[in-house]
Amino acid sequence: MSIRFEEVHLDLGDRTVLRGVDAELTQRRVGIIGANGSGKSSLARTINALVRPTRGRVLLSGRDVAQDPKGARRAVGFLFPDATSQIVMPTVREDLEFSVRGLPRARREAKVEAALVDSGLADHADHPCHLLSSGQQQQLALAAVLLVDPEIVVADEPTTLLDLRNQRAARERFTALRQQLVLVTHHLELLEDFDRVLLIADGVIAADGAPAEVIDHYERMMA
Ligand SMILES: Nc1ncnc2c1ncn2[C@@H]1O[C@H](COP(=O)(O)OP(=O)(O)OP(=O)(O)O)[C@@H](O)[C@H]1O
Repeated sequence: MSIRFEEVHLDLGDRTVLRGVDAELTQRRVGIIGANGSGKSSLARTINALVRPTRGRVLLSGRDVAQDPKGARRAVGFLFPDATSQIVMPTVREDLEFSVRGLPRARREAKVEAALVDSGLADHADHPCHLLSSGQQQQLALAAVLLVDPEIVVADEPTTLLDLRNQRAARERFTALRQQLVLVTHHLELLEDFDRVLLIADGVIAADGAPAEVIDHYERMMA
C-alpha cells in the first residue's frame, strides 16, 4: 500500500493549515511529528477523507480518496486521541460486534472472540465500555479498527492519555501490526524503530528521513 500526498493544500475557515505537502509513503512504519497546530492531525485526516484538501490530492495505491471516500475509510483504520470518541456501543463485546455487523453470525462471533483474546479484553467482554481504563479503551478502539481488516492504520496521538506502562504496551501493539502504520505523536520515543519520520512545521514538511535525524532537527527547531 502506498499513500501519496500530491501538493496537498488545506484552508479551514480563514486559516491555511497545509501549504503544499508532497510525499509518497511506502514504508511500513511512518511517524509524523511537529509542534501543536502545525497541521499533523489535519494531514492524517486527509488519508481517509475525513478532511478534504482544498487543493491537491491524496492517493491510496494510486486511487484518489476524493473519488472514493467510503473505500478510503474501509482501507484506512483511524484511531483518535481519545478512544472514547470512537467507542459506539455499551459493552466491549457489543462494540466489537459493531465492527463486523455485516458478516454471517458464526463468522462474526469467531472474529469477535479472537479480537477479545488478542486485545487482552476477554475478561472484560461484557463490561460497560465507560468503566474501562484509558489503556483498555485504547485497546478496544484498536481492536475494533482491526476487525474491519484495514490495509493502513492511521493513529493520531493514540498514547496521549496513557500512563508509561500503557504507552509501552501500546508501542508493542503498534510494532506488531501487520498493516502499514502512520503514527502522529508527541511521544518521540515511540518512533525509534520507525522506517521514516516526517516533521510538519507550519503546514509543510520541514524534514523527512530516518527517525534520529528528523527528531534531532525537531529538537533544534524547538530549542
Ligand atoms: N475545523 C477547523 N476549522 C478551523 N481551523 C481548524 C480546524 N481544525 C483545525 N484547525 C486549525 O488548523 C491548525 C492545525 O491543526 P491540527 O489539529 O492539524 O494541528 P496538529 O499539528 O495536529 O496539532 P496538535 O499537536 O496540537 O494536535 C490549528 O491552528 C487548528 O486550530
